[in-house]
Amino acid sequence: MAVIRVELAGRAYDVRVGEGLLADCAAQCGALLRKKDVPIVTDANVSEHWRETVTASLVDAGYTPHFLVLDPGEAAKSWQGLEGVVEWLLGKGVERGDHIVALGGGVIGDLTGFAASVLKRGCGFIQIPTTLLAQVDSSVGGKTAINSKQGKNLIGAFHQPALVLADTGALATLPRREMLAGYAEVIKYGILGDRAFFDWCEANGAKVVDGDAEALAYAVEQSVAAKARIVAEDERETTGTRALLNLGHTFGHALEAETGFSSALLHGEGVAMGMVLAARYSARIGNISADEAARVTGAIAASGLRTEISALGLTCSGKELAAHMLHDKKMDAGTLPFILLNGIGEAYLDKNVAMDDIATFLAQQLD
Ligand SMILES: NC(=O)c1ccc[n+]([C@@H]2O[C@H](COP(=O)([O-])OP(=O)(O)OC[C@H]3O[C@@H](n4cnc5c(N)ncnc54)[C@H](O)[C@@H]3O)[C@@H](O)[C@H]2O)c1
Ligand SMILES: O=C(O)C(=O)C[C@@H](O)[C@H](O)[C@H](O)COP(=O)(O)O
Ligand SMILES: [Zn+2]
Repeated sequence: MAVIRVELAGRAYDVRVGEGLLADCAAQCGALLRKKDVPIVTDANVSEHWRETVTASLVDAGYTPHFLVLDPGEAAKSWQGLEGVVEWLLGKGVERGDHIVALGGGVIGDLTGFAASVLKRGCGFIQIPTTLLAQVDSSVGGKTAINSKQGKNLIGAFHQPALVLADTGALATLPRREMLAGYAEVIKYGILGDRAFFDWCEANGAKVVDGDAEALAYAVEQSVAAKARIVAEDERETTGTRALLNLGHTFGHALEAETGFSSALLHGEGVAMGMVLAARYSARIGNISADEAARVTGAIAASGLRTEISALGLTCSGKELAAHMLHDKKMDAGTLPFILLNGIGEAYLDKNVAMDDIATFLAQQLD
């Protein structure tokens, strides 16, 4: 097992990465579970595959798990979804000093984490991520949120978990499409800040997506270490460092909004296309060569992820797609900073991007 510490003053925590952590979850959580009854929020797919394993570990250790099983999918990240989780937790008598368990992908983690942040003005929670995306990204760093009709993650809080248990063995039951979506956030770390990791991804991406144990462990550990470093430096996205984790997301969230936050386009799929757009836009304004943008596109395509927004069959204009971006949380005094590239592994925050030009660029890409 690898242990990566997220060094945050007063609320530092471990991210443990390894196989078999679900079967050992009671011992791993230890004193964080201070009562016999353990509230666990999950979804139906995760419950089908992993509920028994988690239950056995907890029951053997003398606990009684209580599961709230939600319908899978992004729609759970809504006011209604939040109300359901919060009322259920209140009904279970959860106290501030208790820890709720989020067992699932990024949807369950974001929703449960947000519920924990508002429950009795904030109670504890433990992330047990079961998708590649959640293990490499969403379970770490404390961004929690639900979506609004106006856009992605617009209602939320920074609320750090007390512990993250990333059992790479849990990925054995994850559908290939979800592995691919998670891989987008893996290669993101290379593209934004680590050229050597990008090169490794180019050579080993297929192994990661195929579930090769060694490659997976390396990809998860490197990704978590990168995220932990960035979060420790800029927990609340105030200095510009953490904003780099948003590479591909301004474009990606707009695509998710345009496709109705539906299974038509998964978050990671939107991010993959968004990173291609960020690379091409960086080439358009002369930061990088067309060859470098093509290299980013090629590495993403080689894993099996789609790269072309023209294939999405969207009927909107470039201007309409760009309009979604005006809800982005990075908006500052009417200006939207973009995460662009000065090279592969060299992302930066550009505050001088003209939205008219983005709309023109998107119109070309949609064609
Ligand atoms: N908070 C953050 O920092 C952060 C970072 C990245 C993404 N996100 C958010 O995460 C969400 C996407 O997360 P996701 O990709 O994990 O999606 P998800 O939570 O919807 O999970 C994907 C699918 O996999 C299923 N599943 C989960 N684990 C499984 C397993 N082990 N075996 C079989 N099926 C399993 C789920 O039921 C679901 O159908 C988005 O809402 C995105 O905005 C948040
Ligand atoms: O942790 C971060 O910071 C990220 O930006 C990680 C992203 O992968 C993630 O999708 C995040 O939820 C997007 O942040 P948002 O602030 O644009 O909602
Ligand atoms: Zn993301």
